[in-house]
This record gives sequence, structure tokens and C-alpha cells, in this order.
Amino acid sequence: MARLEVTETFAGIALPGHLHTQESLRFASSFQFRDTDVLIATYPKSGTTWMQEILTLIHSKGDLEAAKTIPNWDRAPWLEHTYSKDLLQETSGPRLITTHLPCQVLAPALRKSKAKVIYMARNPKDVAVSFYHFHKMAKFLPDPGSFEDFLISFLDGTVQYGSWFDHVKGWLSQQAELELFYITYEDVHKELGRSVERLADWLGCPLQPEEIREIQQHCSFSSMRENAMVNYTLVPCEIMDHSQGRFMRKGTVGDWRDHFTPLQNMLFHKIYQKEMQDSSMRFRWFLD
Ligand SMILES: Nc1ncnc2c1ncn2[C@@H]1O[C@H](COP(=O)(O)OS(=O)(=O)O)[C@@H](OP(=O)(O)O)[C@H]1O
Repeated sequence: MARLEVTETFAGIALPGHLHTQESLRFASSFQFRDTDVLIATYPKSGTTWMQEILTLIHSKGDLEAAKTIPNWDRAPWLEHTYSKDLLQETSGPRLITTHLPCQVLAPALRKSKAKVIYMARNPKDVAVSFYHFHKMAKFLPDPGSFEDFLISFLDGTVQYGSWFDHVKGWLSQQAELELFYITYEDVHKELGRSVERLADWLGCPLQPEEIREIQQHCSFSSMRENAMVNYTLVPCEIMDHSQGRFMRKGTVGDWRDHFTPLQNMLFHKIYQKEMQDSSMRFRWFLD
């Protein structure tokens, strides 16, 4: 199946041209956030779809109506995608918005409002594995070649969406400047109910125990894997080749162990330590 290989470059970062144009990226970087907006910011494959589902249900207090009938990309549109402009401008109430853009592109616009940001990060080794598999199915991304080649590009930051290290360091450096809640994929994986409760409290939408249980059940991997509103099976095969795998692939912590050679693991650690040496961020999962 042919690849839709057009690339847009913005702020020095390559992005899939199938989803982005210079106009859509300019729209995103000068977006007028409202105080009631909630922005989910992630590097790809860090649990974005999971967070979109959780936050939709926190907003609706566990009412499944929207989650069962509207795809995630319409409930929490990507700020930078070509289709989002009208959708976002037409929404009058509190908006749930998603982005993979780096902080330096959005921080100036965000600082003009009290919009809340939820930054979700994941062990970069698992991100690299998940991203590699996603490249195989997503026809708007380049052919990844071998895992070995892909891992080198991931560590170099030359993959689309740029460097994982810069993305995480950039967003987390803004914790004091923005209304930012930092959570990891591993936190949510370990304690889904507790994570839902913490997020709901931070958003000022406290939930009853039965509402939390309802959300927990709906947002389990097994439930989301079968849910067409989030598992991307609605996307046509020319854009996502479903014969190459599933978007909801494994949903586990530590899958990198089945993919990395000892040498790749050593190289990864070396580069991680160099890139993150000045960072005091909480990345306890990296040592797992
Ligand atoms: N409910 C739930 N539980 C556990 N894991 C989940 C869940 N929902 C999504 N996922 C996993 O998240 C990975 C996809 O990440 P993203 O949604 O950020 O991808 S994307 O950037 O929007 O393309 C991808 O990870 P991998 O399975 O490791 O590839 C998904 O399976």
C-alpha cells in the first residue's frame, strides 16, 4: 500500500503533511485559548487516546453517550490538524483539545489564558517500540525500516514529531508558568481509578466512587480495544493499514524488553543520561 509521504516542517520539526499544513500549524501556534480549555499534550504513543477517553468521561461524569457515539478526534480534536479549525471555533462550552506539538510552539499562546494542560509522558523505550509499530500501519508516516534503524532515528530526534527528549523537557520546564498537571502512562496503568480521581479533582470535577468505577471499566485496555470510537478502525486502510497491526496493540508497560538487544539498551541509557543529566524530573519508571 502506497505511503502518503508529504512532510510539513514547522519550528524545525517534521510533521506528516497528510494531517498538517503551514496554515493549520500557524492556527495552532496563535490559538486563542479560553480559561475553560483543557489541553492534552503528549509526544506520540504516550497514551494520548487513553487520556482523551478518560477526560471525556470526567467531563460527562461517567455518562458514556458521547464516548460511545463520537470518535475521539472529534471529542478532543488535535489543535494542529487541518480539520480542527471550524470544530474548535464552533464549540462554545469547555473544550477538550489534544496536541503533539512541542511546548515552544504553544507556550506563548497558552500563557495568555488560564487554560489547563495535562502532560502525559511514557517510558521512552516503550514509546519507541509503540511508535515503530505505528509507523508500519500509519501510511502518513515514513517506512520505518528495521527497528534498529528506527531506534537510531528516535534517539537522534530525526523521527517525525521531533525529539522525545526535547518534547518532555520543554513541556515540563513550564510547570511553574502554566497550569500543568504531569502524569505518566505508567501511573495510569498501575492505578487507573486513582489516576481518574486525581485528574478529576485537579480539574475541579470531583466524582463519586461509582462514577470512577464506570470510567475505570470503560477505559480498560480490553474495553477500548473493542471500541470503534477510539481504536481507529474507522480510519480507512489507505491511511492506516489495519492488516499491519492494531492501534490498540498491547497496552503494556515494559514491552521494550521484547524488542531491545542488550547493546541497544546500553546505547539508549547512554543517550538518555546525556540528554536528561540536567533534568530533575520524576522519571522513576526509566529505571524499571
Ligand atoms: N486503555 C489503555 N490501556 C493501556 N494502553 C492503552 C490504552 N489505550 C491506548 N493504549 C496504548 O497507548 C498507545 C497509543 O498511544 P497514543 O494514543 O498516544 O498514540 S497516538 O500518538 O495518538 O497515535 C498504544 O500502546 P502500545 O500498545 O504499546 O503500542 C496503545 O495500546
